Amino acid sequence: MDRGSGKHGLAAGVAARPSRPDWTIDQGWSNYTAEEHATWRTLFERQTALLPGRACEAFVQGMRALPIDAARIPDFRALSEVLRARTGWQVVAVPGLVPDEVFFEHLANRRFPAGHFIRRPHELDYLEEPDVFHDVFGHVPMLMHPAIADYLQAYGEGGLRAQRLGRLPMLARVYWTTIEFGLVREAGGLRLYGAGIASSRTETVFALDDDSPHRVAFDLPRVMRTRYRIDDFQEIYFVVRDLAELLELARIDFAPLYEQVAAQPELAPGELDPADTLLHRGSGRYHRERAAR
Ligand SMILES: C[C@H](O)[C@H](O)C1=Nc2c(nc(N)[nH]c2=O)NC1
Ligand SMILES: [Fe+3]
Repeated sequence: MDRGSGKHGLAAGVAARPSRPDWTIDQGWSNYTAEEHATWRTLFERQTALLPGRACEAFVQGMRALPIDAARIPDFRALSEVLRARTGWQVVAVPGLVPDEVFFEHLANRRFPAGHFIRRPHELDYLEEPDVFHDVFGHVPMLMHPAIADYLQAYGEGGLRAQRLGRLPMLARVYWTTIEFGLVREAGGLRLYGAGIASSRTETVFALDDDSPHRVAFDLPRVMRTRYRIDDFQEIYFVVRDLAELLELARIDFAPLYEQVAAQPELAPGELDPADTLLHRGSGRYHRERAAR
């Protein structure tokens, strides 16, 4: 079942430790089988058919400018050549989930760790760990945008600090509700920029078209207090005014905020706060029905 949310970092087991201390490996592009390239083509074609009118402009432009197409699993070296020239980022291969500090260290140095493996043909809609389709199709196009490029580097730096302060869960919630499951307002309406949505067939439709979830204006301390689901669609999608709002976040010192937020009660994944700016009050039908099963 395609639950875009899929496990990311915190819950799922970290991959077996490879030889290099930074957990990177060679992508080994020439070792991909015809079946693996065929899986990529299937995922790419069905997702690109869904994205028009749903993906934000930066995602569309980023995808168009990168060597990413249906024919084959992208070569990280070719991706990095284009990315470096635009925002100084590069894509490095990893065997799967890496420890938090390794992940942050890479992001802080504008290296995006991408899983090199691709899901099997019989699990097209189920993702245990972020694979090459999630990481390259979902995340890399947004790295072409200067605001996201700066924001993700700041997240890496902030992650190392949050770990020292013992506040990682609060920061991970900011990452989850933006880089993984974020929506943005555009002239034509709400659009997706989160990789977890962009790489999921069913969540792309659920996050933007379904009446069930709430859609709430992004608010930093509110998000830091809000627990999230990793096992199913999100109950609330947070919406930024524009991508520049993320750049503002990158410039904020989170340390005092962690203390302020720690003194307040947490919010459940689908719980509305009276102070929320509600863009869409969801019916909650989907999660109610799921819970009733
Ligand atoms: C909080 C942090 O963002 C999260 O726990 C992690 N995410 C990832 C990770 N490793 C990989 N490869 N991909 C992720 O998205 N390690 C840790
Ligand atoms: Fe991801």
